[in-house]
Amino acid sequence: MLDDNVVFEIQKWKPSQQFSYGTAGFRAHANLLPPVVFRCGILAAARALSIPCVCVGLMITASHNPSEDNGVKIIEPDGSMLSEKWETIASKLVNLDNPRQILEELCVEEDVALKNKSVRPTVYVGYDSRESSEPLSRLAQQAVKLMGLKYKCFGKVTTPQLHYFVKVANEGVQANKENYFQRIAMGWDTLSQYAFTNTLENENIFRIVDCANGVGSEAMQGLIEYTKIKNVLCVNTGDGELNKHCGADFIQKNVIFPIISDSSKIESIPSNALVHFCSLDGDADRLIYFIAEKSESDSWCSLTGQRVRVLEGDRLSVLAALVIKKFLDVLHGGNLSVGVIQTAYANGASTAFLKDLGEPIQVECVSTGVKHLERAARRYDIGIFWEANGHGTILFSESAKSFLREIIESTAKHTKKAALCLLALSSIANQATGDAISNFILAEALLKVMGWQDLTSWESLYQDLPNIYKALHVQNKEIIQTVDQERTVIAPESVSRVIKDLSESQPSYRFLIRPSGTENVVRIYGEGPSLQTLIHLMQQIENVVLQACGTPKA
Ligand SMILES: CC(=O)N[C@H]1[C@@H](OP(=O)(O)O)O[C@H](CO)[C@@H](O)[C@@H]1O
Repeated sequence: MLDDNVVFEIQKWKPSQQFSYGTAGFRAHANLLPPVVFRCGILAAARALSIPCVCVGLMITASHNPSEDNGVKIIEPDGSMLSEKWETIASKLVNLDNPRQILEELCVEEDVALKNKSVRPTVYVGYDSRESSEPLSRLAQQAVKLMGLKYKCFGKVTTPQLHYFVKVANEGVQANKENYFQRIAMGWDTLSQYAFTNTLENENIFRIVDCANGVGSEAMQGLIEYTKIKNVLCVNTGDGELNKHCGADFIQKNVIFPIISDSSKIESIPSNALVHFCSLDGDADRLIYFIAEKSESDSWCSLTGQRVRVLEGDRLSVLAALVIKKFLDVLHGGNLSVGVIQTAYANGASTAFLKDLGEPIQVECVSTGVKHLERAARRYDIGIFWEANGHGTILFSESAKSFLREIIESTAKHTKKAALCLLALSSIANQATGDAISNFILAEALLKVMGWQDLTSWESLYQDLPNIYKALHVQNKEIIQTVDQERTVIAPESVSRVIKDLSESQPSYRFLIRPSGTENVVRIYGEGPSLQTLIHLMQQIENVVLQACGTPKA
């Protein structure tokens, strides 16, 4: 039976508008969120009670959104994102005037014993660096308590750290930052012992990490301390505004050099240094590398706003696939299946490159949204997934890890080394979700395994096809309907006809038109051999989309 007091309390927290739980959880201006977060606290507790588990997670963040926004996401006991079934429940629970009915249904259907369950799971809570985050997290904690459960607050953490904590706690391992960093450092040490082509740290490489003025800057300090990686300079560590003209999403979408609020930290880098530039996003789940060139007399900050060459998430997939194939070739494959999962935003040149790698690499395209990539990746022994925006990881199945351990225990020296190195990759790569902090070490390690000191070796593996991406603000994005992993528009007729005609008359170009799942925009993307032609074709697409969906009222 539901406690009347619980229902009464929940009813008091009613959002002023409708919300929908998507890949990014609930996200909006922070002022709108207190009721949403309170009800999410109830939801997290209900989820924890509905399955045998040690804990579930609740993270307060709006990732790469502006600092005045915020959001809330629930993490499943295995460290993955909330299941689709519970996404629907989340939307209902948050929006209903009277949530009694849905809570009663949960009690029955999901066997939520609410206050009567004997084993009490815990809700792990974390939050990012936004001003509104800590107060919002307190509301969530209050709601968890109301449901009769305990919470454990980790304070400021990155989203992937909280995913990791939830996963390992449910596996019986102590969840804390020390353990998180130790695992990464262990993998880095193994690779440096067995796989780095140049074991001496090249003093001439400088790694500059733009932390987007977010929670990732603290995590980067931990990473540097535990791995002892040299020459890492963190900028945008909190002096400037969160995600404003900096960070992974800004770089990937605008392809320009960020504002660096504390550029004095990097001005003394020797002019002949090889620089690896990369950006985290606000909650450190995305990582984007980029190449910026300057003359000797220029200062780094003079590059702000200048075009850079971005190495999108696809490049991380390619680098990972190359190295994994190299190690697996030593083991003669071992019948392990290796999948690389992309979305339709992956540059066609990366897809072609990956397909050319051949056995055992298989390439798959799924719908946008990291949950789709993650689920597909889990179907392989080794699943490599990255979105173009820099969110991704490498997942190793339990059977792949057991296979590697057997080799380590029983075989000759060179195969043993290859197996140790693959296991090291599984120790670095976050096995719960895409993680910019561990991916930074992963990328640096993979580059060292390939023997590449300069990012241009990585860049020159293939040339990206010219492409154009735009987010169109419209009145009604929902009238755009797609099939085939969003690659074909089926409605409205006018848009689908224009795309069909263009694709027929220009077969070497492809277009992706879809309503965003997280913002009120229609995203249009096109790629093909000539930028000039593409500009012209994309203009036609933009016109027909705006006509069909309506331009927003001023
Ligand atoms: C083009 C793009 O970057 N889309 C992003 C964005 O989704 P949209 O549905 O496109 O708004 O946010 C998702 C959640 O963070 C992320 O998974 C996805 O890749």
